[in-house]
Amino acid sequence: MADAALTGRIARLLFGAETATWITPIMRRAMPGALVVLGFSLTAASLGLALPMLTRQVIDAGIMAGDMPALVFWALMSFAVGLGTVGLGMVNAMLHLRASARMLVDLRGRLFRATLARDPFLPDPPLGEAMARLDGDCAEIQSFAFDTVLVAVGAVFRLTGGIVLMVALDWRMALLPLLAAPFELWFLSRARPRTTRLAQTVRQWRGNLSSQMAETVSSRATLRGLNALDQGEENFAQAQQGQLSALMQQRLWSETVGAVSQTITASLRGIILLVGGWQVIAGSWQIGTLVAFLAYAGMMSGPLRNLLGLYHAQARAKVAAQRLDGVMSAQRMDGGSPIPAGPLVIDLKDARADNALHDAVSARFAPGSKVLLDGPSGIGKSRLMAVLTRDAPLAEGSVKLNGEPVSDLRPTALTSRITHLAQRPALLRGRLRDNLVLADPDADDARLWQVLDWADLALWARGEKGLDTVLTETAANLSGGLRQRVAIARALLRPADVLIFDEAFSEIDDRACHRILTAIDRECTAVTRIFIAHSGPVRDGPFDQVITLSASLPILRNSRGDMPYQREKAREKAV
Ligand SMILES: Nc1ncnc2c1ncn2[C@@H]1O[C@H](COP(=O)(O)OP(=O)(O)OP(=O)(O)O)[C@@H](O)[C@H]1O
Repeated sequence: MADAALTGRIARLLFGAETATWITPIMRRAMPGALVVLGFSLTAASLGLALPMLTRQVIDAGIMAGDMPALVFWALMSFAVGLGTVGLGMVNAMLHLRASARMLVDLRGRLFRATLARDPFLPDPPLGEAMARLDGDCAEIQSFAFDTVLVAVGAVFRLTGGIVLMVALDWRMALLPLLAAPFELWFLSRARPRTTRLAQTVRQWRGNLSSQMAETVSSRATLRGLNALDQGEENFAQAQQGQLSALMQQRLWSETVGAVSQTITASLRGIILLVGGWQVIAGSWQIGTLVAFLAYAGMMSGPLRNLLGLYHAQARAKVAAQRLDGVMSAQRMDGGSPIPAGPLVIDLKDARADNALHDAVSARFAPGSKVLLDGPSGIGKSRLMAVLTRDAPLAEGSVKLNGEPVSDLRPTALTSRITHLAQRPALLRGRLRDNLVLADPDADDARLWQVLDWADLALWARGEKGLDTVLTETAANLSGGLRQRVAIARALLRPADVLIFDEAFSEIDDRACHRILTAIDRECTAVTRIFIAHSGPVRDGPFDQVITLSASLPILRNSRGDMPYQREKAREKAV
């Protein structure tokens, strides 16, 4: 419990309160690995600190005293300690990589889950932007969270050790490095806001570039058809240029900040050389002491720079953390009550989904009924159906399942009973089997072949490699009609109470449509079947109910599916 509170405090200090709420458990899991790495690095640092003292012994007790056995002894000691430092460094590097990579896996896994669970009521960011956050921003804050503690503790240890040993050599000279610290701190705090601004710009450009890349590559066929590949390339080049110049500015700034620290260190070395050299000439210092003192002053510049650099690294990490806060806070928890028992009855009362254009609609879908949901293109049919699975919010009215408002019901409870075959269902890269079992992981081969048969796909699949037929990304190697039929087969695999076919047959030929519809009517009599279609055999019915969405105001939008009779109807309504 105590370590949880401590980790929470460290997380708040590093990233602020909002990020700490979700990153603390991740940092806690990473803590044991980090402590092992810390133990090793402190041991290596102790050995490193001993080296200048040993060099001093080699020079003063061996060379200057003309003592050969002492020279050999101290030289061998130096060599052994040097070797030990190298060995420890190697082991430590491997331990560090393992522990750090584990934390990255943990962090990215958490963010990936949050990305998948994004609230469907919120607008989606471009795909590339989501990927940039998962990839770049995660790596940024992981390396900061993991390395900060290590670097800070290691740096404090080396600084303290170095100062103690310098004081042991000459306490007055040891004051010199300390005098420079306030100036350095003042400069770094003045410089920090610019570091934050530049980090924001770099991260935004990274998101832009990824979005540009993802969108252009996925639409290359369309761009090719439009002879617009050059335009796609040009947009990409602009995004690259933007990212490049943002990175250059950031680098120039971090070099400038680093240069100020280095200039201070170089001045200190110069002063030590001058004053120390004068001490040697005056006979109050031995040459070995000066060499050791210089070595310590040099060794301290690293940790000092690390400590001060962390202050700016934190500014950059906070920018990434805020972008990830956006991902975490946008996720939707699977909260709500279960659907009341009994066959599923859907009640719409004066309902209209957000952004839909139709007049409010009231209807009741009885269990096992077959319904046609009709209306002109863009009026809000898909959105109304999306309300049933809490994928779209209601603008007005109510939608109830077995008497309970949908908004109070658990999303996974809804999707386990309602299958909404949306207009552009996704098929994933992999085998036909992999795509089907997404709907029911326990389905055996016989069941898979059964739904393939219902979706009029069995013959095609047998001609290919059966359930092992390979689908490329987005199933681009299948025809439009085949893609739709695979999606239908997958939807039929789910033991649903309600099946919504939203333009799910639009690319399938009429004869195949008839066969599939006959199979659905035969096999799913107990299932409520809701069809949305602008044309084709799907509209032939018979239906238990036809619900037509209409608007009192004219709908100016039009699309491929906007049939003449629908335009006519819309015109009538408008009059
Ligand atoms: N995810 C979304 N977020 C916000 N608005 C949306 C979303 N999807 C669609 N819309 C908007 O909601 C309105 C209704 O769209 P919807 O897809 O429900 O129409 P539709 O009647 O199914 O049309 P079509 O027959 O052309 O598919 C449109 O104005 C559309 O721009």
